[in-house]
Amino acid sequence: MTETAMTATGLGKRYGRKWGLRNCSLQVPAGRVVGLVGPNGAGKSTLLNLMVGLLAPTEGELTLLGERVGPGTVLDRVAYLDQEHSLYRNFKVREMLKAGRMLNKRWDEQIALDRLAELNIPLESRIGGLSGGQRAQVALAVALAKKPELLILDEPVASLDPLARRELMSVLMETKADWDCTVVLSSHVVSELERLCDHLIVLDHGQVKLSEDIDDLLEQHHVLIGPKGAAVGVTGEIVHREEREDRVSLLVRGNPPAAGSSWDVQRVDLETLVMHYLTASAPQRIREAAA
Ligand SMILES: Nc1ncnc2c1ncn2[C@@H]1O[C@H](COP(=O)(O)OP(=O)(O)OP(=O)(O)O)[C@@H](O)[C@H]1O
Repeated sequence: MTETAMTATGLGKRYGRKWGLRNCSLQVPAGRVVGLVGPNGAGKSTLLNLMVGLLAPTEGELTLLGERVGPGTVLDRVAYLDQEHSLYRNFKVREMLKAGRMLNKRWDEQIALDRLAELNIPLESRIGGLSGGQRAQVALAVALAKKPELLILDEPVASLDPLARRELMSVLMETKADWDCTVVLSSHVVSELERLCDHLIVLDHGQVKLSEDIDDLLEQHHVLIGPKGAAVGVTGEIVHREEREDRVSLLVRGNPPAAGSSWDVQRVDLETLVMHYLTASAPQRIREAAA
């Protein structure tokens, strides 16, 4: 397996006069489970479509698993599950497997058969007659039978009820536990990704705001709450600042201030961190003596 699953360099996609994604540069190590988040119109689907060759970049470069994206190249090693779960509703489950077998060189039908048996999904069922959750599971089984080194899922749980969401997420977690691949999945809901992902990409207005391992992000960020005007006492960046009466709350990237300072130091959860990055203008380097 290559060490880097994905490298984007100055990647951009323009639709007419509007950029859907711009100046996107990032690197994702292989083996990670990557959460791709951002508000509506942030550029998530654009990035995923560039990754699976459904769109061509207007500028920049994209390399997956060490190869430039293009027909007959790395795409044989990539499986993609879109929001509609890429299934033909008139097909039976058995026919979906046959289509997969005919279209994929690396196809391993037993992987799909085992998963479908575990989930009690009969091969003779028509796709259109299955529940949304079952359809998602069939699509995932088909994707896994391709033995992908990179599995890409565009909002896989968006159309599912809470139970089906939980089931699909747990199948994904099991899969990852015994599967040596990189997974990239997009979502609007950060809390849903926290348990599953170990790397996070945050997009906003077509720009990359963050692309880092989640453990590093959580370790390096702190919320400081203290009196307005107090010296911050850390080197790093103020990502977000909020004032309430005579108190100020800062999201800071850097080491926390020494014990005994006037700041109450709190850990930050992933959802709060992402929200602050999305609402913040560019982070300010801490230069000032006082907050
Ligand atoms: N085919 C298209 N033609 C014109 N503009 C487009 C097209 N596809 C996307 N865009 C624009 O590009 C930007 C990024 O869209 P994209 O669908 O990638 O965002 P997203 O993060 O996936 O959004 P959502 O969460 O709503 O699915 C948006 O401003 C969108 O309007």
